[in-house]
Amino acid sequence: MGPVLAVDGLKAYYQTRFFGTLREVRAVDDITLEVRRDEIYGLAGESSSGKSTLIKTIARAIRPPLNVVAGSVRFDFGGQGAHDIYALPAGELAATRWRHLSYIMQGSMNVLNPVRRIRHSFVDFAYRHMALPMPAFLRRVEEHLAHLSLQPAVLDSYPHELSGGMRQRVTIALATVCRPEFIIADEPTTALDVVVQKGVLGMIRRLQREMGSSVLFVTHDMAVHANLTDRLGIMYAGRLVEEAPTRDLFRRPLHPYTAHLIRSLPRIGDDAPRHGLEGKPPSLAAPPPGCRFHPRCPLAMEVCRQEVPAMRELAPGHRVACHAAEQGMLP
Ligand SMILES: Nc1ncnc2c1ncn2[C@@H]1O[C@H](COP(=O)(O)OP(=O)(O)OP(=O)(O)O)[C@@H](O)[C@H]1O
Repeated sequence: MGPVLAVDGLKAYYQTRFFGTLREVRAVDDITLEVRRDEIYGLAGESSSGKSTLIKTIARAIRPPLNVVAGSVRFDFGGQGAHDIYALPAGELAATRWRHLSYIMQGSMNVLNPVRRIRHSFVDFAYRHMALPMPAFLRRVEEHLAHLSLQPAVLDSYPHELSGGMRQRVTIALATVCRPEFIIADEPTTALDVVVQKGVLGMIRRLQREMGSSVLFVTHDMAVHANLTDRLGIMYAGRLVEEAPTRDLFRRPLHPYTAHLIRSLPRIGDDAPRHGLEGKPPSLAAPPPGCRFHPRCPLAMEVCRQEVPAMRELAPGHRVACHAAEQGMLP
């Protein structure tokens, strides 16, 4: 079977007009990647690198001024053929959400209606997909909650009555009750303290394994990726610059930016000072020519200032977009 998700040459820009002049923020600029069945694919990169824009575009959860200007996003949930999510009629798209494609967001309050009991959120999002009479549906929800060590009593609670960690567990229950094939998780643990975070990550991993689903997991936190994801893509300034099995990427990063991200991770017993990168990420309204990382790159050469490096597979399953890596220079 092919991949569940195939993104090809995707470009999504924020386009605004100011006195007749078009301004484009190229937040997703020519991204190609695949997410396979039964894997957790991580997406990393610093703030403003375009991670959220990419996943919103993948989920077709975009509105102006963000527009898709090129490329495609194809899902093949059941292995029966891929469909471009942008070609789906509205009714089919709605039938796909929660049932086949679900979303775990950073702020659980975005999903849970603050003025209604949790039960209503389950009914609103999941009931129509289950083809069960209401009592059987609610029993199924309770079983699913129990499986995730949540008391059925949470169904009678209002979101504000639950702790942040508990709310996030409820949103994960909501996102998984229909056993979707594909789950997008956008910084789901960023607002939580470390112990709660560990519990939530363990829950996502366990559910993913049990259901055999695919998860696209987005966070800037490389330590989380090291512990959770199977493969990892690194974004820089709207582009994917490296992708590999997570273990390979940590052992032997090929892109200088990835090497920097890994070096910045704190290590127990290592008191050596951490050196930040010089400079700032570029403006995505006027990115530098050539490789977008070249103004900050310790290995930058003339070619990097002129030519956009293509993504090339330099080791099995390990792709990188870097002129220096192509010439065998290790970061
Ligand atoms: N509505 C908008 N109009 C114009 N530009 C936008 C808009 N929303 C986001 N951007 C720009 O798009 C770029 C990518 O932002 P995005 O939120 O996707 O990055 P991110 O990697 O998810 O960052 P973070 O981790 O901080 O959420 C940024 O330069 C941001 O300023």
